[in-house]
Amino acid sequence: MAFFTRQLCRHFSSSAVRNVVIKNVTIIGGGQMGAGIAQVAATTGHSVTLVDTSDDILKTAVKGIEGSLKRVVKKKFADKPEAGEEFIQKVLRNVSTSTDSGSAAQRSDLVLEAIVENLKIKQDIFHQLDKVAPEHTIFASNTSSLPITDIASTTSRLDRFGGLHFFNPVPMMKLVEVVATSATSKETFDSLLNFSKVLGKTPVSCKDSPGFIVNRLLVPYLVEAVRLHERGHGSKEDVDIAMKLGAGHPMGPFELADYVGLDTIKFIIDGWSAKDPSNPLFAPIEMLNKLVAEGKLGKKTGEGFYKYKRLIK
Ligand SMILES: CC(=O)CC(=O)SCCNC(=O)CCNC(=O)[C@H](O)C(C)(C)COP(=O)(O)OP(=O)(O)OC[C@H]1O[C@@H](n2cnc3c(N)ncnc32)[C@H](O)[C@@H]1OP(=O)(O)O
Ligand SMILES: NC(=O)C1=CN([C@@H]2O[C@H](COP(=O)(O)OP(=O)(O)OC[C@H]3O[C@@H](n4cnc5c(N)ncnc54)[C@H](O)[C@@H]3O)[C@@H](O)[C@H]2O)C=CC1
Repeated sequence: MAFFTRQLCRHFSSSAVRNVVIKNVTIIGGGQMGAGIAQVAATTGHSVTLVDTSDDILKTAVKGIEGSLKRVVKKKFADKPEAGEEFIQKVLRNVSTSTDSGSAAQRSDLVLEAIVENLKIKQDIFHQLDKVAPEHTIFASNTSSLPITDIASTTSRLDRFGGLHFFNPVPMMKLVEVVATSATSKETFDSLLNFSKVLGKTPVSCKDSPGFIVNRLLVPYLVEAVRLHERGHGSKEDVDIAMKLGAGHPMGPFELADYVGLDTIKFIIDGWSAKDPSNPLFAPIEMLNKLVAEGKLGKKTGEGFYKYKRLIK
């Protein structure tokens, strides 16, 4: 009987979070991805709190959102610059910033994390937020490669935890991978799926397997291009041209690796290598390791495989 009552309570507690309509969103991490997700969520009428570790970083993030919105309105409001400016201001009013993730989470239907690709740091954040976020709040991670199950393991809301994996640049890329663990409830999964659609994205459903769909195929390809170049079988420029003109890719692999961030690529490959050291796809890549050690992380730092004019994210 006690078992039955426990099951009943569980049923009621999960039905309490049924059909969460996501309106208030906290995004932890105001880097390339967090700022992009904040922009898209704010554009679609959500109330967004963007959280990072300092006000300076948050100021840069909001400037980046404004810059990206300007690119969007340039075409959309080509003949009506005033309406374009009004649109930008309206979207920006939906974005607030904070360095206090706890108080932001207290007002949220969804807490979406987009911080550095490090399991321990992600686990610590969610462990803290789990204590203060409302019962109904869904937690999600934008991780590129870490198991959602492992990130969720420091919380007590395994049924309200999933993966929501966006692509860079978020305002342009239409895909979202929605990831369910074995503990994610159907209600949570449906809420995340619906949220992705409301953002104007096309969701695909993924298992909690390494790299989900896109990165499991894309990241080995990116590092294989570096290995090919290391073997002296093609210059970076020629490899990039070849993949753009010969395979129809919008960016070559060196351009794309710089765009994603070489630190992120290295975190992904090192993480997979630690779990599956004999897999040659995940073997260390000397050139990548050297660039990351030198702080040349790609477009975001002004240099990676190529040099860039320093840009606001
Ligand atoms: C690592 C992970 O976990 C997962 C990942 O994200 S993997 C990376 C996935 N991303 C990709 O593969 C990106 C591949 N690249 C591309 O699709 C394209 O190069 C691109 C969309 C980034 C840029 O397109 P492009 O034609 O090369 O350059 P560009 O002319 O500057 O931009 C095209 C349009 O996009 C817009 N745009 C590009 N970036 C933008 C941004 N951040 N915000 C707003 N608009 C943007 C431009 O304003 C331009 O708009 P118009 O055509 O209306 O003028
Ligand atoms: N770069 C890419 O193309 C993609 C990255 N991702 C994933 O998204 C996540 C973020 O990646 P990026 O935005 O590229 O990284 P980034 O380096 O541009 O930004 C990370 C941000 O998180 C902040 N941060 C770090 N620790 C924090 C903490 N404890 N609290 C609050 N903020 C904190 C940093 O200050 C920084 O602004 C990673 O998990 C990455 O794997 C997913 C899809 C694409």
